[in-house]
Amino acid sequence: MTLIRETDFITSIADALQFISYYHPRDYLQALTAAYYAEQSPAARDAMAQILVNSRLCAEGQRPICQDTGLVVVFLKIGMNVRWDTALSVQELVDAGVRSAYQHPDNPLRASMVAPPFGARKNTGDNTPAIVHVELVPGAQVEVRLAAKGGGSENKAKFAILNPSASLTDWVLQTVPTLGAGWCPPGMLGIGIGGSAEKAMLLAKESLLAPIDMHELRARGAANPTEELRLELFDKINALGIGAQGLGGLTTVLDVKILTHPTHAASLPIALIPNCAATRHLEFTLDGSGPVTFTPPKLDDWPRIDWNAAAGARRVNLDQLTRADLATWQPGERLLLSGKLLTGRDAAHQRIIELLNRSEPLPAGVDLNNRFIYYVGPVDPVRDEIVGPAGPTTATRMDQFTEQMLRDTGLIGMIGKAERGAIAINAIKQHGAVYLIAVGGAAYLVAKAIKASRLIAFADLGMEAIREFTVEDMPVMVAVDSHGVSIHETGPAQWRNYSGITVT
Ligand SMILES: O=C(O)C[C@H](O)C(=O)O
Repeated sequence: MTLIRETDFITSIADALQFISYYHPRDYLQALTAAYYAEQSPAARDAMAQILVNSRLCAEGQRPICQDTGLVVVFLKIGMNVRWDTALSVQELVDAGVRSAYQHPDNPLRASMVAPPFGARKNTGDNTPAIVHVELVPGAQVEVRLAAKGGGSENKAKFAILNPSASLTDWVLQTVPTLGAGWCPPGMLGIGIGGSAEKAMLLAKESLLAPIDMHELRARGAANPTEELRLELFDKINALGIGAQGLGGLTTVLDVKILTHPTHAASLPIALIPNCAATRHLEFTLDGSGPVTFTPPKLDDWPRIDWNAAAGARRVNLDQLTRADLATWQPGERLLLSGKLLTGRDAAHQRIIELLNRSEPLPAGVDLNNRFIYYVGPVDPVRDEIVGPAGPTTATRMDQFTEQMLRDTGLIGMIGKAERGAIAINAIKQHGAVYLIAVGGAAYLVAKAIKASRLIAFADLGMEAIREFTVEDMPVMVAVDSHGVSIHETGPAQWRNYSGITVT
């Protein structure tokens, strides 16, 4: 009988979450580096370079890879010969570890959980509760597999129950383009096939906890139908041309993972969950001998990428912009922004729209006239930082507000990540505005360009409050120009089937 002490379990969970907040797994780094060197699309290559440079900065500085430090998901296998030295439930133990990790004084992580999930949606303040899955197994150990899953990629989860005769490949190839770029490719796709509705979803999520081994699988060849399907999907998904950040390119997925389970004769359930560039997961075992310690990787594991933000980029002074200037910007053009902008994402937009609808004034300082808004919820700063990691959030969620924001506030541009839908693109075109993207997954790199930060409004929203940032040479790209041309449409169309593999 093994005794698992409360503090050993909590400390191990907390340390693991800290560890994965700033160290990318080695397998991810290797796969992304190989994809970077193979990439032909300049826009996608630039995005991958930023993700790799960001990754090294985070490893060196021990600060989060992404401002979205994730929803904590834990899979536990608890040996039936384990006894616990605690009065807490397993959920409470995990949550204590999450609380301790997310409130770490040297590396505080962003609290993203809100409760209840609809209505007030108040931030719980410490990123609890975690999502915990427990399995009782023979043995006297506790196996822990945990992940910090980004909200943007979680939002793109899909599920269907197909006819038993349907083609799984067709469903995946029809579904992946509908995910857009909000899941921050390149990353992994987790696929669960079989079981029941909830089992397929769990399998998809669990499959993402395995290391990337597509290269090894290709080298040794498929040993079973599941591996054959992995290889087929990997090639065909990449042939779709979606590319890094949806900009068009050769690599959309670094691996495709599949787990299966027997299912009912009438059914073929399939679940698909993408994992973003901020791939964060770890597994460890508690055997009663104390907390687990995690060995830091060698910095040599990180490639030295020669990325020059200024090469070929247009410098823009945000404080002296006119709509005529915006009209000269080309889709795909790289810009370095300097000057002042305001921040605001989901909750702040909702409040602004409610005020506008009631014809009430916006809070003092929320003057968007001739300004850009940056869709961001940053991590809190530590030491001499102005702001913690501060990468973009998915702009598509703000599409519904765009027309009114442009019409009623004098806003001239937006910065976020991923594609805009037709409703937002039409509004951008109609108002001669623009939409720019920063790289999702390069949050610490982006934060280095923020030279001052001032809280302006809605402090109760925490990371979702409105701030004024003063930026210097913030790297962005024109994603929708003032004529409504979107790089997320032209890019993937250009790179589709480029590899020689044809997807119809
Ligand atoms: O919450 C965020 O900061 C980003 C979110 O994960 C997203 O990808 O939209």
